[in-house]
Amino acid sequence: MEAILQSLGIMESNQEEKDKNNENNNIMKELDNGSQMLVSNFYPQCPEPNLTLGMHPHSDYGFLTLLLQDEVEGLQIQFKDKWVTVQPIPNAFVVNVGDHLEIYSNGKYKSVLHRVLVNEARSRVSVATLYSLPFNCTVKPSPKLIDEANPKRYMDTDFGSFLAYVSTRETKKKDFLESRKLIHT
Ligand SMILES: O=C(O)CCC(=O)C(=O)O
Ligand SMILES: [Fe+2]
Repeated sequence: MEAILQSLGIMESNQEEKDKNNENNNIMKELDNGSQMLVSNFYPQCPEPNLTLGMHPHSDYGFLTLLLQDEVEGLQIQFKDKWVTVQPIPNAFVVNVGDHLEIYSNGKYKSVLHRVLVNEARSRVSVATLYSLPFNCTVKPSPKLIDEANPKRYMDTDFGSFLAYVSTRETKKKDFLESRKLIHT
């Protein structure tokens, strides 16, 4: 997260400057005490994999997802309107950008749309951990990234609004994020 904040130009790489800067301290403190959701997925082998999906296209709730997949292929991300398989690399995590980072960065980082295919020959297991602010915090675009040339692109968002959304609609694609957009491009 520090590297991401530096890349957005809202956190200094130098410790003295970091200490001076309150917004960085706040967001890093909030993330230190943040929420973590762990999701374990088991995809049984499927005799007709072309007829179904292991998981529908979606983007993840949170800032970052660390995902551990086993050696069986299945995860795909959408890149330039095509589905691209994320090849499993032994002992490596996949790091996905989630909706909250897209909101916080005011759209500079894009949350990644992904889906999971099933496999005819083998079952597959993955473990995803979604990291974000504490559940009672509001996620909003960083004030440092908003000015006349870059208006605020997303509504303030909290866990309540997410729960209200998922309880009324089936989550597919980046629907929740779409519902928080102030500017549609
Ligand atoms: O099984 C996978 O590789 C991805 C799982 C996933 O996208 C999720 O749990 O949100
Ligand atoms: Fe996911």
